[in-house]
Amino acid sequence: MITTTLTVTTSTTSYPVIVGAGILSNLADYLAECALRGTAWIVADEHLTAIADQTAAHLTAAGYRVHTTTVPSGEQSKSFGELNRLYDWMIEHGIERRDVVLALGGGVVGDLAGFAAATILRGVALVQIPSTLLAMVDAAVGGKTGINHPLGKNLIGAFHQPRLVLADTNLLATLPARELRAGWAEVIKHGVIRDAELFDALETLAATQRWHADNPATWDATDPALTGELTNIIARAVAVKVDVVSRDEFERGERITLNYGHTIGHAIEQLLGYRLLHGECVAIGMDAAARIAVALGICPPALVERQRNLLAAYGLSTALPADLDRSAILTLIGRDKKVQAGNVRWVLPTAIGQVVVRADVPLAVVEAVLAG
Ligand SMILES: NC(=O)c1ccc[n+]([C@@H]2O[C@H](COP(=O)([O-])OP(=O)(O)OC[C@H]3O[C@@H](n4cnc5c(N)ncnc54)[C@H](O)[C@@H]3O)[C@@H](O)[C@H]2O)c1
Ligand SMILES: O=C(O)C(=O)C[C@@H](O)[C@H](O)[C@H](O)COP(=O)(O)O
Ligand SMILES: [Zn+2]
Repeated sequence: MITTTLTVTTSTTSYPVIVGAGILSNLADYLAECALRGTAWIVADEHLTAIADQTAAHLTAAGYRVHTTTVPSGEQSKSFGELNRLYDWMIEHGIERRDVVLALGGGVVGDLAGFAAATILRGVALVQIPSTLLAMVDAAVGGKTGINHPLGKNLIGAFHQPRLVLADTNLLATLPARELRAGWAEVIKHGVIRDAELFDALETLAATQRWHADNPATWDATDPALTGELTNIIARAVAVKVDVVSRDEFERGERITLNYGHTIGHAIEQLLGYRLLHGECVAIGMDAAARIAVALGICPPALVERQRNLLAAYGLSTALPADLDRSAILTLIGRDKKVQAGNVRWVLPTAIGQVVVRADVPLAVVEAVLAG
């Protein structure tokens, strides 16, 4: 079994992020290595009940007490209602401080169960077991947890670092193609913000034309060479997140760059009632941010084309939905978590692999970009 182990090391904690095919079958050993021996509380996405049952049986056989619950799939589960249900379940079944919450699912379950772990009994241990490409390269790492508020995305939450992240790439075999494509958006984001070689590798991979012909960015899981290449790319994309979080756990500086594409992306997600996926909205937001950078004269127009072509090669559209109310986007951008002293702080590319943060983008420039 080939695995890559990266380590997040911050001023407050250090934990392994392990990427590999089939590693979930060794979960009990990994937990023991991290000194996690309390009752395991598995919070699983409803589409992963079979994996949750197997995981529970594996941990029980290894001597763990286990409780399991499932969460309805979709962004609507990042809600007070679902959070309260988890609290009720944990309290009724007697959760203790030394226990561990295992979040088995995509970013929705990771954010929700992570926030429950951050707050129940003032915080218990958390293990992230991401099951989507997006969660493997991004959401499961770095400790941002939370839920949505009716007035905005991710507005209620906490930083709560996991003790372990296990990204078993075998779980991707059942992921729907649209979800896979949405995950590529955050992979490409990591290339644009910090890793030009990752961006090049993504271009090369797309050019090899080994995708399923009618389903871009999905591949034949029985092609071992391609699967190995993809695992390397996933590990490289995770490394960007690991590095950034290790230097800036609480988003006091550099971590804001991970928000590239999210200023407009989050606004679109919310305005469309989460009809488009997070990664799909981030792709649109990345294109808009790059066009803002071009309008400011800090980015070559060719970057917009290159980024657009790569996003398209991974099945991602960059067109703003026509029915979206542009002024409503501007209102929501004003509530972004990156706003400081009333100014939106934009993450803007200057070259592939490099971004800057600018708080002086004229409203007229944003309006022009949103207009088309
Ligand atoms: N905390 C962070 O740092 C961070 C980073 C990026 C995104 N996010 C959040 O993550 C969320 C998006 O996460 P996501 O893209 O993983 O979506 P998701 O969690 O909604 O999962 C996508 C869909 O795939 C299904 N699914 C998950 N794994 C599966 C599998 N292995 N096989 C079959 N079906 C499976 C789910 O049921 C769901 O329908 C958003 O809420 C976003 O805000 C958080
Ligand atoms: O980890 C981070 O930091 C990120 O910004 C990663 C993003 O991909 C992710 O969507 C995050 O949840 C956005 O954070 P928010 O603070 O803007 O809600
Ligand atoms: Zn994101």
